[in-house]
Amino acid sequence: MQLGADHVRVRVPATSANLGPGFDALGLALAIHDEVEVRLLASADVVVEVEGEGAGEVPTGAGHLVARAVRVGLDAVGAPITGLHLVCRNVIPHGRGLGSSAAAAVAGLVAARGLIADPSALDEATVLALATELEGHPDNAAPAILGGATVAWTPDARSGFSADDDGPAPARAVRLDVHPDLVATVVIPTTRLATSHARGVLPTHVPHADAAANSGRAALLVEALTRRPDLLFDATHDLLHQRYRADVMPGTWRLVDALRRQGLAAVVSGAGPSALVLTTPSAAADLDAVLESEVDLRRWRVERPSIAPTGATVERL
Ligand SMILES: Nc1ncnc2c1ncn2[C@@H]1O[C@H](COP(=O)(O)OP(=O)(O)OP(=O)(O)O)[C@@H](O)[C@H]1O
Ligand SMILES: N[C@@H](CCO)C(=O)O
Repeated sequence: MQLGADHVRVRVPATSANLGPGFDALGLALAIHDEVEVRLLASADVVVEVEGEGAGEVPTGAGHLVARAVRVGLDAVGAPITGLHLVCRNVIPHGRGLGSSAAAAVAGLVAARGLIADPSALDEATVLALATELEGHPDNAAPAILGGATVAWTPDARSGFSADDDGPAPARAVRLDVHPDLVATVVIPTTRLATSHARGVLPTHVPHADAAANSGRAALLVEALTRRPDLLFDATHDLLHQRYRADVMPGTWRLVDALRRQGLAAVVSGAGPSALVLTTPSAAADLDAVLESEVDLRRWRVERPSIAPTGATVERL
């Protein structure tokens, strides 16, 4: 594959995964965007400038996640691997359960799409498969690519192989049109929690009754997100991951519990420690009153981004 451009700009949304019972499967795109410019260099150097979130913390060379993902994308289609100059303007907070790492992986892969002569070689399905390999699970990558809400899955994920055993099965996803009344409120703490840590505290087995109840709620959540926001409270009840993570995010656990006691559809956003509350516009006023009494604004901030209808976009410059 030849290269077709040498300078592109990508925008990619934040995402909230799980949405309660949809562990590693459901996700929602939020209109908080990172922007990355990628320019090809004649030399083999990788130079990364970072503004905003992660500045002074993330690597500024070939180990930078966006740079790695650009190269994974180019490599996947047999395009020449060149030096890169990246300018990252980051707004999505890191390590808060708002999909920053998936956004970085998707941004790099979608930048690669913009750089190659035939962008269709890195279509949405291919980008999802590659991003899932980088991330380990598809639930943030899917809405970062498709926008709206998504249901992602990996065929025969337990074995890691597809039915004909021809290698690991790529992740797949479908996009849902979110009900226009859905309002997403994120409550973001100043503290961070690495996803790897939050995954490390999960049990290897759960009671069958919990798994059964969770399946029903996850199915109901698809209906609640798309057609019946009045069902959001029941539909966001989770038994698979949140309570097992309470000890590594006690403040989040308390906040989610307090909000749910008021009948609000609060969940841990992704692997935490942010909380996500899904309401309709009329209930958002009730939520504000509860947040006023429950949230210490020295340690948390509240944002109400719109649902991002589209996922990552790339333009040639
Ligand atoms: N824009 C970025 N550029 C480079 N590295 C990033 C970027 N965003 C995230 N990372 C890397 O990923 C880490 C955060 O990933 P992690 O999976 O722990 O949290 P998250 O993606 O923000 O949350 P979650 O997966 O629960 O939604 C950062 O500490 C950083 O190393
Ligand atoms: N499903 C993932 C989302 C975080 O990337 C988890 O909860 O660990």
